Amino acid sequence: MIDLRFSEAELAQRRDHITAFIREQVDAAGVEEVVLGLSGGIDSTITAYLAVDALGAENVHGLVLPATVSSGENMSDAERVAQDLEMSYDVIEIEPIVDSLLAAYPEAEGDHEAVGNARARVRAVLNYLVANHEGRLVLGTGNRSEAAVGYFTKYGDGAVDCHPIANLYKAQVRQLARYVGVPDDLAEKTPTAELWADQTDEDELGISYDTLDSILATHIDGPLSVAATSRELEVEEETVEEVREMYERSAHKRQVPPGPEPLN
Ligand SMILES: Nc1ncnc2c1ncn2[C@@H]1O[C@H](COP(=O)(O)OP(=O)(O)OC[C@H]2O[C@@H]([n+]3cccc(C(=O)O)c3)[C@H](O)[C@@H]2O)[C@@H](O)[C@H]1O
Ligand SMILES: Nc1ncnc2c1ncn2[C@@H]1O[C@H](COP(=O)(O)OP(=O)(O)OP(=O)(O)O)[C@@H](O)[C@H]1O
Ligand SMILES: [Mg+2]
Repeated sequence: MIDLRFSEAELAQRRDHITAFIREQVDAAGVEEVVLGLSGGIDSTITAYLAVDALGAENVHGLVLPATVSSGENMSDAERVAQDLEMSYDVIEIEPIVDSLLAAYPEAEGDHEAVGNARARVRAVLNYLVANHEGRLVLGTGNRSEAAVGYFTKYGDGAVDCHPIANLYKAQVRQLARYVGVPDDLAEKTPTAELWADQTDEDELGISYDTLDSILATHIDGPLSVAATSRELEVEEETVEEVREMYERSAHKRQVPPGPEPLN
């Protein structure tokens, strides 16, 4: 695998680049404050740390949005992040909202993927309810590894105003997180979307983040062919092809929805 870690100087540069980006986004929108979902996972945790660095704790609001499938540990970690950063937050249980969707459309009951994605979309609705009401931007938490393979819910956790950590591979998220002061136990947590019980990213994706990050950096975002990537990383060509397929299949999630060409 390739070593994607930053040097000390690069860590400081990355932090400054992202905090400047957050300030620019807020300024350009003519607002002062942001809101983001806090899951207790590393992506939302680092984004909260960087947002507080950029804007001050008084301008960052967290939403902790437990579902029945959320672990108590993750939800208490999410609250710990907000408390450690001295930012305001609300805890809102989302399952009654999800239940009302299923009461309206019971056909989806038991379809854990459809219902899981609905959980992510209910969270997006709540983020925007707060953003509209309080004049805030919604901060996204998507990183490069997830975005490249479409590992997010379209118009769920993907429905945000900007993604400050969009350029970081997962390993780099962990490294920068420690650098900006995220406690080790949070930086080292097993990534999970928690859209259904016992879900983990690596199980569902069928690949470890270390391998995924290396293939993305070498082949999808880098210059090497499938065969050269396979040799360079000592992974099967089939694995590189699978990542390429996930990347291509999810292109629609990274684009503005298209319409027909205009006719004169
Ligand atoms: N070619 C195409 N062109 C245009 N649109 C296309 C399309 N193919 C599907 N679609 C549309 O996209 C929909 C499928 O996309 P989507 O609804 O996102 O659903 P889908 O990609 O099937 O599922 C979301 C995936 O992201 C994972 N996830 C979600 C949320 C958070 C996290 C996390 O890491 O925390 C991970 C989740 O576990 C699952 O694996 C289809 O129902 C269809 O409406
Ligand atoms: N229970 C939750 N409460 C509030 N927001 C949530 C919750 N679950 C998910 N989210 C939002 O959806 C985003 C996407 O989830 P994702 O799992 O990719 O990130 P994460 O939990 O921060 O980190 P990791 O990928 O390591 O688990 C989160 O960063 C967070 O903003
Ligand atoms: Mg998570």
